[in-house]
Amino acid sequence: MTLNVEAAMNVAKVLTEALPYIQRFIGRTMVIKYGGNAMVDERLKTGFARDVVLMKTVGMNPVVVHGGGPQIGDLLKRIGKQSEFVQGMRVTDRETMDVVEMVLGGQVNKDIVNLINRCGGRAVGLTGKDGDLIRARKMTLTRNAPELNAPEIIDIGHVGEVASIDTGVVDMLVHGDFIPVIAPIGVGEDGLSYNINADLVAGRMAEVLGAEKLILLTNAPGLMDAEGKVLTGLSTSRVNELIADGTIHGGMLPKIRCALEAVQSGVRSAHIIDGRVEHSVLLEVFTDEGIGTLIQGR
Ligand SMILES: Nc1ncnc2c1ncn2[C@@H]1O[C@H](COP(=O)(O)OP(=O)(O)O)[C@@H](O)[C@H]1O
Ligand SMILES: CC(=O)N[C@@H](CCC(=O)OP(=O)(O)O)C(=O)O
Repeated sequence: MTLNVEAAMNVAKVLTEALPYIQRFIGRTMVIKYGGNAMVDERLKTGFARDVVLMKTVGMNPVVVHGGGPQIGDLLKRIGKQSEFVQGMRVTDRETMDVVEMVLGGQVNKDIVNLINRCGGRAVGLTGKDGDLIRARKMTLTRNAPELNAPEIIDIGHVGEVASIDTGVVDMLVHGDFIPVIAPIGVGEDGLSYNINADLVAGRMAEVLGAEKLILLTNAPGLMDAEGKVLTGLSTSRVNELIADGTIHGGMLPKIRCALEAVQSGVRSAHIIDGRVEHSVLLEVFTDEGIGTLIQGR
């Protein structure tokens, strides 16, 4: 009996703690990037979907941008194709682009849409081609080549960066009470498909939608220092130091860069949180402590 009262008091505490956040964030847009590494198992995925539906139910406007890097890697492996990454970007030839489009636009996108709908939400899946949502331009990378006396340009194929976003279709869905679920595929001026890192799409989406928060779910507790301590409240100069000394590398690079860019362009805050923790989105949005790494605009 005592235990039940205690449990009930805990529930009441959590609910009252959530109240000011519900009030503050009503009508605000929350862009949530769901990384492929955070889509670990069915329980976690359902927890994520429930969090998104809860946000919508209490009046926020969640917009999901998803990745699916490991899932693309799995299918490439099955067809006997090796994945290669340069500066965190997947080298994407024509055949790889076909796989990216099948996995992101097909399998992963529809899986998330279905999960959200099974939890009582109304989700609609899009790629950047729908409603001309994401216009891409080819990304060119460079690397230092002292022997050439100039930076060497590296061609990584059908990899894009965001040229522009037309939010028309997203606005229409949000106002119709749907939850948009966006796969990071853009279309170039040449009419071709481009594979875009999902963090880059999420960051720009948050900017153009004037989002309150950009929440990036990944498979680490946040941005960590060399000792594994989660860092938070970082300045741009501290982030640049951590990039220069190699503490931030690989997949964390685009994440942190787009988080910084987003807050410098008006998004109130960006959060890098652990998608392997059940209900991590709710813990971030509805509790005083929040979780993970917080990056705020000045
Ligand atoms: N300083 C850092 N702190 C945390 N993770 C880091 C850091 N530097 C590099 N990483 C790597 O970045 C990974 C997250 O990026 P990525 O694998 O692209 O995930 P996602 O699929 O969620 O986008 C982490 O699993 C970790 O291996
Ligand atoms: C150019 C590039 O690298 N695109 C990514 C797109 C998917 C993605 O970003 O997925 P995660 O968020 O799960 O890493 C890729 O092909 O893996």
